[in-house]
Amino acid sequence: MAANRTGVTSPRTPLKSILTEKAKGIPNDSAGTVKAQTIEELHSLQRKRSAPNTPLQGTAGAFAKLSEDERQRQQLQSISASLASLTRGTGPKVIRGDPGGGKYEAVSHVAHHHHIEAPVISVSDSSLKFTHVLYNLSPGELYEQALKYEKGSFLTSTGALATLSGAKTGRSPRDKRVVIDDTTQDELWWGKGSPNIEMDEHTFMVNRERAVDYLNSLDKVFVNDQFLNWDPKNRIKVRIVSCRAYHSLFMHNMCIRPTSEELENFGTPDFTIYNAGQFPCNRYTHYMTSSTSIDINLNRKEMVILGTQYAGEMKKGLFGLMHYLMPKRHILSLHSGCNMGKDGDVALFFGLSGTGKTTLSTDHNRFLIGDDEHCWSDDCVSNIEGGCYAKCIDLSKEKEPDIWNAIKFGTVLENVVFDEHTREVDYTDKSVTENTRAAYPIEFIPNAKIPCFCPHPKNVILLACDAFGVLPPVSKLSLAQTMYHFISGYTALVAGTVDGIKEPTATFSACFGAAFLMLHPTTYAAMLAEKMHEHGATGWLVNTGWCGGSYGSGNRIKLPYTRKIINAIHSGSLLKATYEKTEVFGLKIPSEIEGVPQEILRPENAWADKEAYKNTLLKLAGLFKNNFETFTEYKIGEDKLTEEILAAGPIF
Ligand SMILES: Nc1ncnc2c1ncn2[C@@H]1O[C@H](COP(=O)(O)OP(=O)(O)O)[C@@H](O)[C@H]1O
Ligand SMILES: C=C(OP(=O)(O)O)C(=O)O
Ligand SMILES: [Ca+2]
Ligand SMILES: [Mn+2]
Repeated sequence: MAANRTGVTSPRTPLKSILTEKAKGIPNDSAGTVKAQTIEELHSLQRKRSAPNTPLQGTAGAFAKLSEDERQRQQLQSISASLASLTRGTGPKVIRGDPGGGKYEAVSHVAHHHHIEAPVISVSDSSLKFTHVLYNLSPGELYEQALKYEKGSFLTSTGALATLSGAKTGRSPRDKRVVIDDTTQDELWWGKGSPNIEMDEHTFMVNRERAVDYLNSLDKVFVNDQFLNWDPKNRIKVRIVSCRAYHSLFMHNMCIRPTSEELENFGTPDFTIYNAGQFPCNRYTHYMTSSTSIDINLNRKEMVILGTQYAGEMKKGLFGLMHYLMPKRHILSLHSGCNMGKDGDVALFFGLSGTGKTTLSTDHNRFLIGDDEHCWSDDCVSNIEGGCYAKCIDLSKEKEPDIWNAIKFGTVLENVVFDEHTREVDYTDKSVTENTRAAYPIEFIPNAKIPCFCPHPKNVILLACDAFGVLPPVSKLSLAQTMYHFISGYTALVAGTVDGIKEPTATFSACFGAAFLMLHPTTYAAMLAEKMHEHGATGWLVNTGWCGGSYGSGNRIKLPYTRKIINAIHSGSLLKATYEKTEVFGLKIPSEIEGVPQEILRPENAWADKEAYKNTLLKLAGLFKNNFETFTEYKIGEDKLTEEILAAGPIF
């Protein structure tokens, strides 16, 4: 087609025909226009009503014949009963949904029967209003709630939700209280070394009332009904009432997510958390040590959180509950990671916070069972949780690709720092805290084994982060040595995990998690000894801390070396190595491990100053001996085992 002077091609297609004729291949307007007549109508088209989350054809007996509305009404009644103040005799009027809009079903007041005889006040401001309940929201809905209403919530470049936990960025063990009553005063571990600081029932009720009143005074609360423990025979129903979308999403990720059928007859929870963490406790209340209080009442099956928004308090409070309930069922609860090889060999990774449970249990060549909390029953090892809570300080794609890739839509990032424009997270930045965290559903790890339970362990690996740098990178333990080190629970608390810890500090934490134990450590140790003996498991001590010198002069052992050591344990090749005994601790160390520099396997070889090494070794041995004093009067299983265990400690 020739171009004329004006450079326009001719013959020109008359404009009219373009406007009227259907252009080839492009749908005409009628296909590209919405049917709505108003913007409100358009918006209403966008979200279709969810399928009933308790399907009418539900199989569960009692609920099968109930209508969806009746089921929802019963669910709301249960929530109202949970939120009942104990002085006003009724639970609040609860309705589902965001006060920002949408249809609600009101529910009548719920009369409830309370233990405490207290003056019944007929009406209050919080009983006059409705309490809006956002029930088991999806991650998408929770993102919207957080981004819309919670300052400090942001979307990161990989789609995770970045949040701030406020003033507290770690656990507050000094402010944890456990109610002492006729039952618990004899059953629980109290006194020297115990993490359980007592509080009486009345003071618990003071704080419970404060938390419930705070929650009921808000426009809306989040309620999660979920489970703990993948072992179907020992599943625990938990209800978490919280006031932050970030807390609801955190527990959505960290507890087991019920299917709609399982939710159908959820009924009354076995345990309820009232998280009013944004609101301080009254520091003049009896037993309080600050404006933070984390209170557990095992008899009422309730936990109250005031004055801290660190999400880990909920996770660890439930862990404490399992440390109480499971041993009653002869099930051993463990502060451990767990994974399983392709041919079914199972490893447990015990360790205190920051020692490597999450990092080392997340292994591309093995199935992940869980990263932190497990139960060992007569039938299996099962994960207590539905997700992982990884430290993400200095996290890199190269070092930990699976954890890196799990940080995507649905993951909660706690207290991380990111570029304000690109929203890329800088995991090396500790401006908010060293204890930055990622909480994600376990299925975000590609080779997670769902459901999360597996056969009995072949290897029990004790992770010690040795700030003194004198423990060998790996040593094979006798059963008595395994018990000795399990009860000792030596490690160096990594800065930041616990409020107020700034430098790695040598510490002893029984069962590698004393902070969460409810019963005396020897109870758990005796069960561990029995199970390891019964199932022929081998004990190992792995130092994920320093070698070649103490913190400050030596270096932290490289993660790739630790992974090679762990792989040698999994493959069974380390069992075939030749061993030498070290002086003082009498630890059996292998002469060589493929891919690991031989000179680091024997600690003194890695120290330039042999004198300094020997003095440091004896100093640590002394710390072990002093710590173990508190256990010598306890029996662990048969008497014989106790003497053997004492003999398994350092000799100097
Ligand atoms: N040799 C090592 N072995 C294990 N972890 C290491 C090692 N060196 C550094 N780390 C780091 O230590 C941290 C361990 O944290 P994590 O696995 O979450 O501990 P835990 O689950 O026991 O609380 C991770 O940030 C990991 O990258
Ligand atoms: C979150 C905690 O556990 P870990 O660091 O072992 O994951 C904690 O100890 O508070
Ligand atoms: Ca962990
Ligand atoms: Mn832990």
